[in-house]
Amino acid sequence: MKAVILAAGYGTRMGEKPKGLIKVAGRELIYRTIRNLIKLGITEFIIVTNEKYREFYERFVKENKINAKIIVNQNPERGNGFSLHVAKDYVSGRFVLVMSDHVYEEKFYELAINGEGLIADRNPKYVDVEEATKVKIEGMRVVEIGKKLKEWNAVDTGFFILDDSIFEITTRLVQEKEVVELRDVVKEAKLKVTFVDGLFWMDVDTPEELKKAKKLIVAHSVKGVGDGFISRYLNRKVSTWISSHLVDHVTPNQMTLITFTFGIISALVNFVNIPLAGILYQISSILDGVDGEIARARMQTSKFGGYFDSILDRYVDLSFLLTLAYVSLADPLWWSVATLAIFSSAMVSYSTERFRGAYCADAYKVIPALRKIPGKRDERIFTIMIFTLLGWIKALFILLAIWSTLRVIITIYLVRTTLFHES
Ligand SMILES: Nc1ccn([C@@H]2O[C@H](COP(=O)(O)OP(=O)(O)OP(=O)(O)O)[C@@H](O)[C@H]2O)c(=O)n1
Ligand SMILES: O=P([O-])([O-])O[C@@H]1[C@@H](O)[C@H](O)[C@@H](O)[C@H](O)[C@@H]1O
Ligand SMILES: [Mg+2]
Repeated sequence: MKAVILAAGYGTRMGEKPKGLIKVAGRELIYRTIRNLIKLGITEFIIVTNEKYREFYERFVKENKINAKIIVNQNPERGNGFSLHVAKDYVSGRFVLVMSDHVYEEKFYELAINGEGLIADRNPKYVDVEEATKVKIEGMRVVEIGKKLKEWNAVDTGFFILDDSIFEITTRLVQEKEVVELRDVVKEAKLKVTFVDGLFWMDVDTPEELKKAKKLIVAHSVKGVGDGFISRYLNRKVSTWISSHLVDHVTPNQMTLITFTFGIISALVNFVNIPLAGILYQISSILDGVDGEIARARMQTSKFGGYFDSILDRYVDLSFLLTLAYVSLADPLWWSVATLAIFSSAMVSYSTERFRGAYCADAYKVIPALRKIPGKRDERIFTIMIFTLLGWIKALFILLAIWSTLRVIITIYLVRTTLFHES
């Protein structure tokens, strides 16, 4: 299947810019759309632009090695329905039609691609409904469409699954009218509707919407699965705020190194001030979420990134507990407790990472019960901070030794019982 991307508008509300090429969270709007569609099997793109922006799109396509044909709407003043008409000879059968200035979350694409006609949202959470194109639907077909509709049941998402019979309608409309908007085509075709409700998607028309899109893209780049309690309710709130400020300037791997450095510094601060070290360690745990958020928001996730990050985390944890033990414990018996605490902390991660190696899957996805057991890194670090603030260092090492060891034992038990049928 091919996809037609309409990009012939002048982007006047954005200060005359080819909107599709504006970077949001480090990636062009149109790059995001194309990458998501490629993942779902779209192999060829038809980008309709205007004469003024043609060379920008040509350069973009070449630089990113995208299999796309750039075609020019010589009369963009005739509306975006006319831009669709210009693509007439370049597609056949079923195709995707999408605007160059919309962003959608991954899940949206997965559902929309199997739909038919206009993809409409009955529960638009992120667009300004006043400004949005609304549709009135009867019997799963559009009967009215417009920005000023009084009675409506859903919002036009700017995403369509059409077939080439639509060009019979555009051909007629361009003969009859000077300006043909997409909504004219939708209405005339009485397009079928598929609902994809309540997911993140939005239209980027103004600089304010651009800012909003950036924030929302970062907010939707949280991994989620495998996050502990502290991560979910505290760390992510702060890390997404940091990510939205850094996403345009820092690469994921740079961020991994920054976080690592910060973590090692927190460990060294144990020599000077233990409660302060605990606080810095907790901050490093918040920062630890940033690299992944930036990577997903910038569409730069890599296997290496995750691998590298998880190794550096182990060194930070080791350094922190080791320096803490060094400055607080003298007795060999206490050192044995500390050694068990340090080793088991690493084993918690090892037990889930090793699962990935053995079963080629994410332990938290395969064994949901694992998510409920406390003791993930974010929870351990937060607890460590609290105990350092209270000055309960010995109690901390006893707790960590028991808690982490138990968690490893429970992990093994759950893997064994959940995947018992496997050899
Ligand atoms: N004659 C036109 C007008 C718009 N579009 C495309 O249709 C989408 C939605 O249009 P809109 O948001 O109005 O974009 P612009 O016309 O570029 O913006 P503005 O109204 O601010 O000039 C955009 O991807 C735009 O490039 C198009 O292909 N042809
Ligand atoms: O005009 P505008 O508000 O920028 O954007 C409109 C969108 O609301 C709609 O989803 C799309 O199908 C329209 O053709 C047009 O893109
Ligand atoms: Mg728009």
